[in-house]
Amino acid sequence: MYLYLQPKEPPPLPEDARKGEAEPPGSPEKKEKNRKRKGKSSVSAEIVEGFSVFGCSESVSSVRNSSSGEADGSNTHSKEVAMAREIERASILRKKHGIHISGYNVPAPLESFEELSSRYGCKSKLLQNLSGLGFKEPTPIQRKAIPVLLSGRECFACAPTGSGKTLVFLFPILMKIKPRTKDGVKAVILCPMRELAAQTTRECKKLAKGRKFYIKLMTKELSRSGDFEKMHCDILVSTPLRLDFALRKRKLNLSRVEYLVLDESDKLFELGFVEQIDSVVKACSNPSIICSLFSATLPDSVEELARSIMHDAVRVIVGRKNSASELIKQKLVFAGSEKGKLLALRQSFAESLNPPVLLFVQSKERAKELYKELAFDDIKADVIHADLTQQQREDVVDNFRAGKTWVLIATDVISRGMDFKGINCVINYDFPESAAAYIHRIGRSGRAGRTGEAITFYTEEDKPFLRNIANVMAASGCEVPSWIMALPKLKRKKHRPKRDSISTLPEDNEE
Ligand SMILES: Nc1ncnc2c1ncn2[C@@H]1O[C@H](COP(=O)(O)OP(=O)(O)OP(=O)(O)O)[C@@H](O)[C@H]1O
Repeated sequence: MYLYLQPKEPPPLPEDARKGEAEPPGSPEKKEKNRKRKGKSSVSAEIVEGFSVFGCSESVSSVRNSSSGEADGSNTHSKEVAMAREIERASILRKKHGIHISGYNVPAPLESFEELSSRYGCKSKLLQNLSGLGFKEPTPIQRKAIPVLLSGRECFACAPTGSGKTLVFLFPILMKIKPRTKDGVKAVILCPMRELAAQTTRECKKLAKGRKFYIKLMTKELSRSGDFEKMHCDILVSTPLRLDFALRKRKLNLSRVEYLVLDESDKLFELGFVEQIDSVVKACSNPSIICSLFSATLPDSVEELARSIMHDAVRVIVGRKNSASELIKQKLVFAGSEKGKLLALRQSFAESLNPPVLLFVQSKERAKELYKELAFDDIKADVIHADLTQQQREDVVDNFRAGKTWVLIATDVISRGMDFKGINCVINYDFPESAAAYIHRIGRSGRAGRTGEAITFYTEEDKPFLRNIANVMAASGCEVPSWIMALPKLKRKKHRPKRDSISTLPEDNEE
C-alpha cells in the first residue's frame, strides 16, 4: 500500500482559483504548506495558460507582484502600465524560446543569468562559477524553471535531452539552502542510475566551488556503513535503492529536507522503483519541502503520479513534450537480420568512424558478444553493463570521457542523463524498447547546442515497432519514408525480442 504515490483525482478548483487568487485545493496541511509558499512568492509573476493535469485556468494574464516594492501602490495607472509591459516581456520571451507553462502566479522568465542576482540576490561566487563553466546565457528550461524554484514553487519540468536541466535543480538548491548548518540533509537528489548520480554530484561540486557545502554521493559503502548521525551532509545525491537501504538500515533522517528532486522522473516512477521512491517521499516529512520532477520524457501517467506528491506545482515544458532534440540528425537503416547488423556496422566503421561513438544494445549478454566481435577489429572499443563492478564502470566511463575509448558499447544503464561531451554518433545496434528509450539514447549526442547523429538499425522483426520511432523522428523534422508512417499504430508495448546471438562465426547447421 503506497501512501504517497496513490494517484488522486484532481480536486475541482473554486472559481476564484482560476483567477489565480483562491486557496489552493487540498488538505489543511497542504493549505498551510501552500500558504507558506505564497508568502515566499517572488518578484515578478505570471498567471498563464493551464493544462489539465495540474488543474488551472485557461485565461492568459500576467501580474507584477507588488511585494517586490518596485511598483508604487499609490499610482494605480503606472502600476498597470508596468504590469502590462511585464506581461508582454514574459510572453515574448516564452514564445521566443518555445516555453509552455501552466500554474498560478508563475514567476517571469530570466532574460539573463545576471537577473539571478538582481531579482533573487544570488551570491556573486555562484554567478562566477556559472561563467567559469562557460555558461553565458540560460537555456530555455533554465530561463523559466529556475525562477519557479527560486520563488518557492514546486516544478514539473520537461525539456529536450542535453538542454541543461541539471542546472535548473542544482542552482536554486545552492542559492537557497544554508551550508554547514549541521542539522541534517537539506536537499535530496534522486537519479535512476549510479553513473548519473555520480555525474550529478560532480556537477554540483563544480557549481558550488568556493562555497562550503557538504555534498555527498550515496555510495554502496555509505549506504551500508555510514554513520549518518555524525556525518555532515547538506546535499545528498543517490539512487532510490541505496537511499531506501540507508533509510531502513542506517536510520538516515530526512525530516529536514527542503528540496527533493526526482531526476529522470519517468524512469523513477517505473515499476521496481516505486516502493523505494515512496519510502523516500515519506521520509522527507518537512511540510515545506519543495519537490521537483525533471525528464525529457514525461508521459501523462507520470503527471498523474506527480500530482500525488506535488502541490501547486508549475509545469514547464520546452518545445514539444516527449520529443527528441532537433539538433540530432536521425536515420533508420534496414539491416535485414542480426548478421546483417554486424556487417552494416563494420561497413559503416570502415567507411567513416568519427569517434566518440556510443553503441546501444538491449542486454548485457549482447553487449559482451558485440564487444568480443569488435575487439578483433582495429577499433578502440570498450563495454559497460550491469555485470561490471562499480570501479570498472567508473573506469570505462572515465576512459570514454578522456577519449581513450572511441566506441563504447552500452546497455541502457547509461542511456539517461549521462553527459559525454561531444558524442558524434549514437548507434542503436538493437532497436530501442520504446519511443522514450529512443529519445534518451540518441540524446547522448546533440547536447548543449552541438549537433549530433543517430543511426538505428532494424530487422524484419523490428518492423512492426518502426512507427513509434518514426513518429519521434518526424516530430523533430527528420525525413521518414511514407511507408513507415503508414504502418499501423502500436499500443505502447515494450519491444525486447529474443535475438540471435551476435557473431560472424558460421552457425553449426551452416556450411
Ligand atoms: N546555460 C548553459 N550554457 C551552456 N552550456 C550549458 C548550459 N547549461 C548546461 N550546459 C551544458 O549542457 C550540457 C547538458 O546539460 P544537462 O546534462 O544538464 O542536460 P539535461 O537537459 O539534463 O539532459 P538529459 O535529459 O539528457 O539528462 C552539459 O554539458 C552542461 O554543462
